[in-house]
Amino acid sequence: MHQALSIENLIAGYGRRVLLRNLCFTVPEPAFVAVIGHNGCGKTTLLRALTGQLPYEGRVSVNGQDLGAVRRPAAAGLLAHLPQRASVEFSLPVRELVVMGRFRHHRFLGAYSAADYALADAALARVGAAHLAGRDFTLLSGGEQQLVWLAQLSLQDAALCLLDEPTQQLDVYYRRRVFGLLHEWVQQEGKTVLCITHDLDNLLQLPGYLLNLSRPAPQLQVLSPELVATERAYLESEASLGPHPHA
Ligand SMILES: Nc1ncnc2c1ncn2[C@@H]1O[C@H](COP(=O)(O)OP(=O)(O)OP(=O)(O)O)[C@@H](O)[C@H]1O
Repeated sequence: MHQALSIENLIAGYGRRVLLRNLCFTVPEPAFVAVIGHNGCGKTTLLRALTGQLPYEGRVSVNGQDLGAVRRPAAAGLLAHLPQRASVEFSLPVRELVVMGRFRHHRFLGAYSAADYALADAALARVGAAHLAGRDFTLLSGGEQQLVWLAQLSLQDAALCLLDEPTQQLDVYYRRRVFGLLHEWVQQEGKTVLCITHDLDNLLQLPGYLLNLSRPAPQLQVLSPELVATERAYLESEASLGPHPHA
């Protein structure tokens, strides 16, 4: 059995500004991993490297497959990515946007089938957004749009889901609901979820791991209420901010 995610000596940054130095961690089995840290510590940079948008040194493998050697990891079902800001330039019914999550199962130029649309509707219902199916996506609120993207991502069937602050614009009810949903993806669908978040309160009751990228040598730790309290205290302390190791 391959490890769900393995990161070996990952180095990435922008020119001489190195943000990730020899990052090493292994997620042995499908799991939820919360990535936390101060603004600007390199959380999004990590996702950019994993999605091939930023060159990196080191080795990343998903279910035993070397990510650097796969030309189109999304098309291969290895990873799916929800960036912090995603936009759609033209009017589009929500259902049409969600069904696009089925792109891997879709024939070139063929229409999506009734079964694809049924899956899209079910995905919308799971995020609590069934009522949005017929609405124009571009006219939704920021939080509503976030729920729709999550529904689309859930249809992508990827081994590794990378999410950049998916609950950022959500109200307290939907925040909790989305963390519950991510946990279900792990438990019921065997996905590994790497989720950047500042929402430490919602991590208290979740099983999984925590990676604090503000630590000088970040390591994967098993999530627990005690760990969240320790890492919160660390992030709140002036000492953790400076002198900034990356400046
Ligand atoms: N293209 C770029 N060129 C140079 N520096 C960049 C570039 N993109 C980002 N940075 C810098 O790299 C640092 C890390 O950015 P990153 O987006 O990874 O932070 P983050 O941890 O995700 O922060 P936040 O919590 O605010 O989203 C920031 O200081 C940012 O200004």
